[in-house]
Amino acid sequence: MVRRTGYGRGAPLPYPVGMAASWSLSGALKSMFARNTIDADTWSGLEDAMISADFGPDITDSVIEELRASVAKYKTDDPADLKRMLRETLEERLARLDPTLTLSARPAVVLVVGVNGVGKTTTIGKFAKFLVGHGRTVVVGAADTFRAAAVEQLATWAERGGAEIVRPQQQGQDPASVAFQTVEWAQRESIDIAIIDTAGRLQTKSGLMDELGKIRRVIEKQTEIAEVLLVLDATTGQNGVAQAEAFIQHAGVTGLVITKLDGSARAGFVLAVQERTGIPIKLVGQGEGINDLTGFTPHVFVQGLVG
Ligand SMILES: Nc1nc2c(ncn2[C@@H]2O[C@H](COP(=O)(O)OP(=O)(O)OP(=O)(O)O)[C@@H](O)[C@H]2O)c(=O)[nH]1
Repeated sequence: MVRRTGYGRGAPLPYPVGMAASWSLSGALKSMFARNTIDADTWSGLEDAMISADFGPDITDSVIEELRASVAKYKTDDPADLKRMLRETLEERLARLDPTLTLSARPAVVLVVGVNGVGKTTTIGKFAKFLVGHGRTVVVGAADTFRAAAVEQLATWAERGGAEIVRPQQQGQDPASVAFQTVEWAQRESIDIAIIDTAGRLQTKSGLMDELGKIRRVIEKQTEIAEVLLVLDATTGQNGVAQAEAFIQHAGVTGLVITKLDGSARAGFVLAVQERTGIPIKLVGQGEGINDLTGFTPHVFVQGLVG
């Protein structure tokens, strides 16, 4: 059965955009751009702002090098030109990877992974609400079977988001079997999207990381997995890169979700993690409310960042 969804197969999802700017660099850059020339203070101010925002030294150096070359090429000493060049450079780098979610399969199976407390369950609730609001049917699978509270938390978010839920039949049930039952339910009931919540796990626990491989293999016997989303907490900054690498190795991650950007001064992490992992950011969480999730739009993000 083909459901009408309001937008075409494979088309980018029309997420609402509009980033709050608590993580913006514009305050740090204000005095720099208010001056009437570009000089040594300008460059050191920019470097300080980028390092404080957790772009990391490599990206900071290469962005500044690129900007110095542009300033020399266009023979400008106008800070307004530098500001525009900074926006263009960051946007061009962020736009190198495609942030489009692939959700055209029926059902489209989305596996959500990450360490403890990064915001997986909250993100699933927000994402379900968004999808349901766009005419999709959604089932969530509670494959975090170790904690009864985790299942209840997901059930609450599923209800808020307007999604159905497949629960474990008993505590501690094999998470892969809950994932299997969720996909089976989606297939039988012609549900558009099955989102599987997994238990938070430290990237260093190899047994738990292997379990993710098992969940994947079990689902893949039923259908292709549309997306494996790794949720990363923006407030952890560069540590998130190490987390990402382990999950990419074990879980076949196809997209990143950056949460808690609202409480983070580390907006540079967004570019750092995407460049270091080569995996696109697909969703951004900026608050605890059910509507606080947006797609990732480099242009909008950079406007908010640089001002
Ligand atoms: N400020 C803010 N808080 C968030 C955001 N996303 C999640 N949170 C909060 O982060 C906390 C943990 O969120 P959960 O969704 O329970 O995280 P989890 O990854 O499912 O946790 P485990 O199941 O224990 O691994 C909650 O207090 C959420 O309200 C966000 O974008 N911004």
